[in-house]
Amino acid sequence: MRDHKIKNIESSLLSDNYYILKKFSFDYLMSSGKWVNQMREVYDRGDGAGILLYNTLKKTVILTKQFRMPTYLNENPDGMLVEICAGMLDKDNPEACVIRETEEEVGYRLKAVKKVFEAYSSPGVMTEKMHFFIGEYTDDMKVSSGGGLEEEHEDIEVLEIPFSEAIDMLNQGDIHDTRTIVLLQYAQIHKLLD
Ligand SMILES: Nc1nc2c(ncn2[C@@H]2O[C@H](COP(=O)(O)OP(=O)(O)O[C@H]3O[C@H](CO)[C@@H](O)[C@H](O)[C@@H]3O)[C@@H](O)[C@H]2O)c(=O)[nH]1
Ligand SMILES: [Mg+2]
Repeated sequence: MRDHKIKNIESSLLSDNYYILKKFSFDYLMSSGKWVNQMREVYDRGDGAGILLYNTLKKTVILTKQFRMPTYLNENPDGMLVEICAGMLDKDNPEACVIRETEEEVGYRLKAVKKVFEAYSSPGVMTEKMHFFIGEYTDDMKVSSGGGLEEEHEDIEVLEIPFSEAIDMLNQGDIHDTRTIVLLQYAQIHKLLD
């Protein structure tokens, strides 16, 4: 049963300024058998999808680099973060989302992508579920220089680097985005670029 441990769920809106932040109160049945009242703030900004782009001929991957304000506020000196290509689903399904984001952010028009798993981004605070993909790219799929949408003030640097260099960065602790770490490790485990 879905909710046998939870009852009396109430919510109030704290902010709908851009996305939705709500405060939830609910009664939760502890494993001890005692009901306790809990309060949690939950941020809902929809779901997301991301993709590791790799080229088996050149043994390269494409990553992005962009300013991320929340990281700037938490010990990332210049706020710049190396990440997989990713975006929010909007009204798309996850596959359409990664294909669209790949063209917008890095300028490649993909033919096929493969979903590898889905996972909650930050389960204590956000509803967001992230859909993870891998996708092969070749030079002839390039249709623009990418960089993101001007109207959304996206300013994305496209990094096409040898897979071995990406793994060196990972091992040296220079990649600070969980989604990027898991997909690079997926590529290693599944020997996508051996
Ligand atoms: N004005 C305003 N604009 C915002 C705000 N938050 C996001 N945006 C706009 O929404 C765009 C979202 O771009 P996407 O490429 O769709 O998403 P993303 O920021 O790359 O997010 C991806 O990575 C996140 C993790 O860092 C994921 O959380 C997310 O699901 C997705 O995969 C941003 O460029 C920005 O213009 C906000 O609070 N205010
Ligand atoms: Mg993005």
